[in-house]
Parts: sequence; C-alpha cells; structure tokens
Amino acid sequence: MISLADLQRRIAQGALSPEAAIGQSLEAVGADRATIGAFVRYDEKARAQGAGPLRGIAVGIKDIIDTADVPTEMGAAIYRGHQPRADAPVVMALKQAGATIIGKTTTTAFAANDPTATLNPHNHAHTPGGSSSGSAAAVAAAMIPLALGTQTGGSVIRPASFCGVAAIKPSYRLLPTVGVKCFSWTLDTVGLFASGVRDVALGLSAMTNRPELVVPPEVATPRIGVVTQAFAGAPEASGAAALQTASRAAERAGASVRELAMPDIVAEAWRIHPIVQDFEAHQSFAWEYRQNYDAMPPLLRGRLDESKGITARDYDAAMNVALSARQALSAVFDEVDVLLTLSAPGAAPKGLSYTGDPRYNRLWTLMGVPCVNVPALIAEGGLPVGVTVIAPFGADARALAAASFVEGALRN
Ligand SMILES: NC(=O)CC(=O)O
Repeated sequence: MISLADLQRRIAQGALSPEAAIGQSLEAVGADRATIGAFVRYDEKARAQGAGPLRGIAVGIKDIIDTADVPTEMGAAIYRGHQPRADAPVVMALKQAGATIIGKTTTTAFAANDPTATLNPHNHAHTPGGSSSGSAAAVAAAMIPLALGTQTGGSVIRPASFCGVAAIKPSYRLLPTVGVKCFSWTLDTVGLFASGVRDVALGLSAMTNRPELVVPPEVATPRIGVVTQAFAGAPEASGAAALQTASRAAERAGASVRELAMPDIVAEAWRIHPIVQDFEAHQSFAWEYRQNYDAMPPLLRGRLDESKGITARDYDAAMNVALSARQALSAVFDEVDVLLTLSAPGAAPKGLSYTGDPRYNRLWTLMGVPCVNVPALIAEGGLPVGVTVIAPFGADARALAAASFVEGALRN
C-alpha cells in the first residue's frame, strides 16, 4: 500500500516530486476498471499542488460527498449525472491542505446496503464491504494513499477491516457533513482511510489543522478495556481470533488489558440504533422515496417500507436512551484509556450481494466516539480482519495514539 507518511517524507526531502507522486496514483487509478472497480470516475488531468502538507497526495472521495469539478451520483440511478455547484467543506479542506482530488470512489446506493460491483483487492470473490466500498478498496489496492468515506452504521470501520487498511471514524462532527448526502443527521460521520494509523492521523491532522492529532514518535502505553459486545451476538471464529490476537499482542507490549462489560444502558443504545437511523432516513430520503419510489435502490426501499411504523415517540425514546448511554460510556473511561473491540463479525463475506453486518460498529457511531480500525490478522482466503480502538468523545488523538500502539504490537 502507499504510505502517506512515506510520500510526505520523500517529497519534503526532494526525493520525489508532488507531480510524480500524483502520476503514480493516476496510472494505478487509470488501470482500475480492469482490476477492482474502486472508482466511479477519475480526473485524468489531476495535477499536484506545490504547497501544503498534503501536496502530492492523491485522494479518493466517496461519491456521496459533493465535488464541484465532477458529478456526485450517490451510487444511485436517481442521481446519475448530478453535478453539485460546490465542493463539500471536507473536499475544500483537503484542497486547502494541498491534496489532489483524483476521483470519486464507489459507494453503496445512498451509503445504505445496495452493494457496489467493487471487488475486495485481497480476494476478488469477496466484497470489500460497504458503504465506503471504493475508498477502502482503492487504498488497499495501493492506488491512493488517502480516501474519504462516511459511516452511519459501520461504513468506514467495516470495509477497512475487510480490506486490511487503517481508518478512523472520528468524533461526531469533528468533520462537517455539509455537502454530504444525509442518511441520518444524528449518525452520519465522515471518515478517512490510509495504509497505516500514522498515515490516517497525518491526513486528519492536515484536514483539520489540528497538529495534536499527529501520532508522536513514542506513544504512551495504554490501559485497554476489551469489549466483546456480547449483546450484539457472537462473532465468527476469525473475528474472535482477531480480537484475541490484538489483545494478547498489546499485553505482550506492556499494556494493561482486561475485559470490560458495558453498562446496560449502553447495550440498550446498541439495540435502538436502527430506530434513530431509520426514523431519520425517512426524512432524509423523503424526496427519493416518495417522488422516485420505483427508481429507489431495492434494499434501501425495502428497509424504508419496513420501518414506516416508527413513531416520533419511538424516536424520542431512542434519543433519550442514546443520551443516557453517552453519559454512562464516558464514565467507563475512568477505568481505562481506550476500548478494544471487534471491527466486523469476521472476514469479508463471499460474493458481492452483501456488504457485511455493522452490528459491532453501530453502537459507537451512535455514541459519537472516535474509532480506529487496525488490521489484526489474515484469515482464510487471504482476507484481512481488523479490530477497533475506541477513545472518549473528543479524544481522537488518544484513539490514534493507542491504535498506533496496538498496530506496532501486532507487527512485533
Ligand atoms: N452507512 C452505513 O454505515 C451503513 C453500513 O454500515 O453499511
């Protein structure tokens, strides 16, 4: 994979020009149609900028995020050819940091569950996951060093796990979702994919102008609480093995590691996540669902059909649970620095019809806490499986530093 940190170092040393760095990605992305199909479209004339921490860094943008220079089609026929007037703020933030937007990566329709045709770079018989399918796959396939995705359930962390790349779903609202097609305004979060944790941190730091997010050369040894999320059901063997492998590696590296049970209200928040997501989706997709019903992607249309009965009272009760759970979760971090949990039930499912289950991701999206995927092992069929490092709301630097610790422990 292409390391953002390595590109930055070589460009700073003059060993690599920003133009050459962009040229390498253009060549790989240009060949993509014949490989895994991670891009909806790309800019053959993409040019490097000469200044900024992300000069020479080619970035893929999930195709629900508005771009002014190329269409934003939401992975849906209803929006074919749709051309936004302006770049979304997160796209402008990348450009202002010197990045080059090289193309639009594939997304499941409206970032829901109707799959893309994109292949998992590690095993073409399997899905790369969703909904940020192309972003995870393009980084994993060494086409680009950085990509943007979004998460409402598990759409950053799960495909990152399936594709063996680092990724962050940052704290809620650290990145603006203006100009991002809304699924659920309480849940939608913009995230980043890169080859390693330090690379993700460099990208997020540059976008947000927050130098404190950069992972320092030496990171503190964290106190880790392992959360199995038994309330979400048992994982597959490869998922359980990934969590155990990461826990044991962290312990061997000197971290204190112990299993932590979640307060009941937090488990209840896991249960009510779909109520929040689907109640808000009915409003977010009202125009598509009511004015373009027949053209709607079938799985999302079916999900909206089934969730019509959610009442405002149900929603209000769910939101109250979420608020109480966030308060209870913050107290959990009095005992540990970070949590360590599953990124997915196991390796990527076979076939392209199903992008996987967000059951281990969705709680943390509702809690709004920073989550970082760390590749943990390679399962049968050469398929990666990751784990998730979680810190308190607003402690994104802590999540990245602890994730880097776990990543280093797994490499030793
Ligand atoms: N947008 C999402 O997060 C949906 C998913 O998890 O597949």
